[in-house]
Amino acid sequence: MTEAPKFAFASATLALGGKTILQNITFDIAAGDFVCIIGASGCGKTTALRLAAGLYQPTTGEVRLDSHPMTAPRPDVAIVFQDYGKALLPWRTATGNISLAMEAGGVPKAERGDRIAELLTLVGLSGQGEKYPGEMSGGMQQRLQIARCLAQNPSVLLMDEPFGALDAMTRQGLQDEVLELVARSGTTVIFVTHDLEEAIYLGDRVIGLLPHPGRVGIDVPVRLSRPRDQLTTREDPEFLRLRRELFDFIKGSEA
Ligand SMILES: Nc1ncnc2c1ncn2[C@@H]1O[C@H](COP(=O)(O)OP(=O)(O)OP(=O)(O)O)[C@@H](O)[C@H]1O
Repeated sequence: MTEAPKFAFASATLALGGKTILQNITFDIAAGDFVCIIGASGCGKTTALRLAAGLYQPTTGEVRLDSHPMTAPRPDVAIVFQDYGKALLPWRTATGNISLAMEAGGVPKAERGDRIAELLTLVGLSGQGEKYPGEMSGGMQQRLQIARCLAQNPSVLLMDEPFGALDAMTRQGLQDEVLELVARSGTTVIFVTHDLEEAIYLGDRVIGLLPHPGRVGIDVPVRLSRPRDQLTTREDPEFLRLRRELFDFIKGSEA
C-alpha cells in the first residue's frame, strides 16, 4: 500500500479580484520531503505558499494536509517570511519572540524556558536570548524567526524566500543549518525561491511555475546525495545539468 501524501495540491485554482492567479495546481508531497518552488517574478509562488498555509482558500479544487482540506491556518504549519524585520516583534527580546509562539500554542510557562534555550542553541543563537531583534544582524534575525517557527513544533515548514535579503556567505550558512534541522526533525518543507541554485542545493524536488496564470510547468527530482556540500554538490555534473534545465525553463516561461 502506498502512503498518503503529507501535503497535496489537488487541481487547486485560485482567483483574486476576478483574476485567475493560480490554475489547476496539482502535486503531492511525501512526508519529510523538501520541495522547492521556483518561477519568474509574479508567477504566483508566494500566493501558492499562502494557499498551502491556509491563508487563502482555493476557488476550486483542494489543498490537503494529511488528507484533510486546509480550511484555515494551523499551528503545525509554520511560515518563515523573507521580511524578518516585519515578522519579529521589535519590543520583545529573542526569548520573548519565541515565547509568544509557545503562548499561542498553549505551552505552560514552566516548560518554556528549557525549550527556548534548546531552540536558541539549535539555530546558533545560544546566549543571545536577551537581545532585541534590532540589536541583531539580518542573519541572526532570520535564525530567530526560524526558532520561533520551530517552537510551534510544525510538521510542515513553509519558507518564502527566507534568505533573499541576506549576503551570500550568511545565506549559504543558513542553507546548511536548515538542511541539518530538517534532516534531524523530519519536517516536510515547501521552500519558495527565485534562486535556481538554492532550489537545487536544498531540494529533493524542484517545481517550476509558469506565469499568467500560475501553473505547474516542470517538476523534477534532485538526485544529489545528502548531506550536501556547498562546494562539491555545486560542482556535481547533475547539479550543473539541473541548473541548465531550470534556467532554460525560466527563460522559456518568460518568452
Ligand atoms: N490579493 C491579491 N489580489 C489580486 N492580485 C493579487 C493578489 N495577490 C497577488 N496577486 C497577483 O498574483 C500574481 C502572483 O503574485 P505572487 O506574489 O504570488 O508572485 P511571486 O511569484 O511570488 O512573485 P515574486 O517572485 O515577484 O515575489 C501577481 O500578478 C500579483 O499581482
